Amino acid sequence: MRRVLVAGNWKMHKVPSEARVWLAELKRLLPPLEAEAAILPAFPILPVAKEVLSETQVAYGAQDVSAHREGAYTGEVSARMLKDLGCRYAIVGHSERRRYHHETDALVAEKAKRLLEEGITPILCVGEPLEVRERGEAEAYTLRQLLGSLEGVEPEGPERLVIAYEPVWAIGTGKNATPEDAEAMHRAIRKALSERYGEAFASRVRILYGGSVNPKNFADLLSMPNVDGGLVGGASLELESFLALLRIAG
Ligand SMILES: O=C(CO)COP(=O)(O)O
Repeated sequence: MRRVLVAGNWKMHKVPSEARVWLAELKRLLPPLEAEAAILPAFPILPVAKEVLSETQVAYGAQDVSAHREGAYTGEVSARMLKDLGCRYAIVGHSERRRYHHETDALVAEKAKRLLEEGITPILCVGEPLEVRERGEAEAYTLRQLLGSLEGVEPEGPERLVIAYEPVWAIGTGKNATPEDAEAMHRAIRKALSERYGEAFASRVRILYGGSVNPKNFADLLSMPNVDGGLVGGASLELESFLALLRIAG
């Protein structure tokens, strides 16, 4: 009942001309899918994604959005701009934004609200750094981050919210969480969502796992009952491995 989502976070990789060739190839080679595929490239690639992916089953979206609606905010990109470019999704609260740009839970919540106002589904990232896991506080930390980032966030329905659990120590390190550890955290996240939004809502929210997902470990992660897809960095950059992930998702 929850449609699997495989979302490629391209981070600051590829230029628009490279992306155009890559996306056209994806369109050509795409197998029929029950799962949903999405590409989340850097802002300058979004017009290319709109051109190439419109009328395909591949969704696309952004990696961030401004907390402001409009105005004198040099360098910012609004949710309305993303809407105009046809974005279905946007990431908020990625650990790289939290770490390098000092984004707080309160700011992340504002960003999620701006997206929802425009009908864009936030992919809200949470997850603990290594020292927190080693202290045995991973769950408390992640749930605090989750609820703080959802303060005042009221999606119209469960399909309007996606959560991504991305343990910071697993990102770009080749060290993924075990399927069992991921499942335990996803279960805890769903329980917290259930207390926040009610059980019927929480049972339909997709919770993705992110952190060194690749074609070798994806099937085991996806076999867990509360893992509803992947937010994929490195393995989404090569067409072959992204297609392999889509085939595994089915
Ligand atoms: O940060 C991630 C996706 O948002 C994960 O990146 P990697 O898949 O490269 O570990």
